[in-house]
Amino acid sequence: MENPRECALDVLIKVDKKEELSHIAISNVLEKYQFSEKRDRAFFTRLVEGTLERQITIDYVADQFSKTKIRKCKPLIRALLRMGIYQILYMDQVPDSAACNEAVKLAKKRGFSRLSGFVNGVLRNISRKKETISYPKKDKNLVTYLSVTYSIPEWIIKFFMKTYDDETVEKIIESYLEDKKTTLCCLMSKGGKDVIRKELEEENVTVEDGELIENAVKISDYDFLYRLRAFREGKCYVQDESSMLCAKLAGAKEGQFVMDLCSAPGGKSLYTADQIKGSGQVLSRDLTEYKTDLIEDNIERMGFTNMEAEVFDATILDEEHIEAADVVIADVPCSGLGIMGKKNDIKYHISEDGMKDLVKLQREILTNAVQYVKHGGTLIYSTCTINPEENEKNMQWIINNFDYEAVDITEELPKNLKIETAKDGYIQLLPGVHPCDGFFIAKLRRK
Ligand SMILES: C[S@@+](CC[C@H](N)C(=O)[O-])C[C@H]1O[C@@H](n2cnc3c(N)ncnc32)[C@H](O)[C@@H]1O
Repeated sequence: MENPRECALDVLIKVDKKEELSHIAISNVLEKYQFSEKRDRAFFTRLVEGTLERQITIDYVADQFSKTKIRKCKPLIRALLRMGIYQILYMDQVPDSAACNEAVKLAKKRGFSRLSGFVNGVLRNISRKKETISYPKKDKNLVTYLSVTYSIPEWIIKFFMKTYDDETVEKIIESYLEDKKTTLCCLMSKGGKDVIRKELEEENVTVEDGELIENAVKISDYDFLYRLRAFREGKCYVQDESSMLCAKLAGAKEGQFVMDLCSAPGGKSLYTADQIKGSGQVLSRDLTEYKTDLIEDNIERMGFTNMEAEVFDATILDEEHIEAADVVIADVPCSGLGIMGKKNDIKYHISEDGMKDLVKLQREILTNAVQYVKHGGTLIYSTCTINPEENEKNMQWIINNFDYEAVDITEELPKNLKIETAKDGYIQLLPGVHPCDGFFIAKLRRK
């Protein structure tokens, strides 16, 4: 990686123009430069992720120091300013002079010599006055304060406030900014947590126990997952504990047939295939070949023989599988408000209209999903969002329109997870409140 700042600049421009999602753009660069210095790779990743994560705060600051509003700047200049401000405000180890000089050099290198003085002026001014920048006051306008402080669009904050009190909303959005460790699911069939933990520690990875699921670990101090032997050899894979809990609640038993309708990259299917110990069959579907390739990569890495990937559009009824499955998992496409801390694009892409369209799509998928379950079998409906319309209302819609009843899951939850609604068959996990992503899980039984 010759110049991590230039790589970051390119990714930020692409993401700003909505040409690519940030996690894909970042992982493409990291893959291209997988043998570059660990320090450069880490700097690049932090700069892109941090700039996107703090974009609303950064734009608020930029607009105080520039006559031209940041939204009106040319994309390259906007990206340069944003990443320059991020370094000045949030990267203590980077001298402000380096952040300014490098931004000026990049402006000139990319044909914007005339604007390099503007970039220099704005960044140096912010650097000089950073201790006295004025931010919105909590007691004057709570929504604007929360939006600028935690870099979350105002409409999302107002949307959360319809369901939760102000304090809970602040806890949720504050959690999106917390440092995230990578959570791994350790496969029981590959030795389980203790064996895998030892292997990871031998490679100097810092490993902590998960908080909800017995075979979960949280890791830090590593560079590239594929460099870790346990990961390469398919003994573990990345999965948040909320998703592990979802697959665990599906409760598949040895020998059973499980359909996972929207399954890429295959997390819940992998958990299930491991749980049924090589017996039975897990059919993992997704919409495109690109997606099922991701599932296939995982199947190959884990060496599972009881799991199969297939391209199948879940909105189309598959007559051949009516009443065929003991367990159906419908982990549907959703607005993703529960994982905004991990996927920075979500907060800039999703809209209230978009969420309404998603409810329609979810119901189309569910109309088919309910038909694949055997009588007495289980349907898991889940999303990684915090939106009653996509979650509780859809669950109720299933119960009102099909021959399903909610299953009391109180006893199936981890001991340290007490959620009142579990007796009614569902839980809404909230980041900042529960030790995992924001996630909704409903368990239903076909009568
Ligand atoms: C929440 S993600 C699934 C995550 C996955 N269950 C896991 O645990 O790794 C939703 C998935 O739905 C897929 N999807 C979207 N529309 C679909 C459709 N009409 N049919 C099947 N899959 C669809 C997306 O490609 C995406 O991979």
